[in-house]
Amino acid sequence: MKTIEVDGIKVRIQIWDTAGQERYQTITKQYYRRAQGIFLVYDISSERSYQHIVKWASDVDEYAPEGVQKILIGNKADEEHKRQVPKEQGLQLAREYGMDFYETSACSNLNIKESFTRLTELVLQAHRKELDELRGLPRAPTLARLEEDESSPWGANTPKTCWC
Ligand SMILES: Nc1nc2c(ncn2[C@@H]2O[C@H](COP(=O)(O)OP(=O)(O)OP(=O)(O)O)[C@@H](O)[C@H]2O)c(=O)[nH]1
Repeated sequence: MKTIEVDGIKVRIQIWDTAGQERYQTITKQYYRRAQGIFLVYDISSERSYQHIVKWASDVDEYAPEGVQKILIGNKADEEHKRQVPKEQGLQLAREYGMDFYETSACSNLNIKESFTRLTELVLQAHRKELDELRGLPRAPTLARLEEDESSPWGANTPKTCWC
């Protein structure tokens, strides 16, 4: 659990780290079900891990709820000397999937806060209606009620008087 502040709103996020190994796949798929945001992470020093993203992305498509927000991450950016995946290649894949992309390093703390903040932002944007309610903006039902009043036999501009 972590609390972060996005656009002046304190958001408590619950973070799950799925196991990458094949033998845990059955359990991993259960994680997707209630996810609102997902990081697809590869290791920039492993071309193989990059190739696996296609499989992760297809699992996400299959098991995660519609509208789940996704970001592509190339981790271990501190290991430049071992790099096998050029940054441009990560960007390219992210573009194909329509995702944001970050290179991060859990070791040197590169882009960790930024990527979590961005994913949280995307999730909040996807739940804008609930967010507006939190901020106290007028809700859709209020508008619906106003429209109803406008089509009332007394017309839209009739002052709202008390009939009792
Ligand atoms: N240099 C470097 N090493 C990292 C970084 N992030 C993780 N590691 C190392 O990579 C190894 C694997 O890290 P994990 O966090 O277990 O990776 P994982 O993808 O969760 O692994 P699974 O649980 O098997 O799916 C560990 O030795 C970490 O210390 C990083 O940003 N830079």
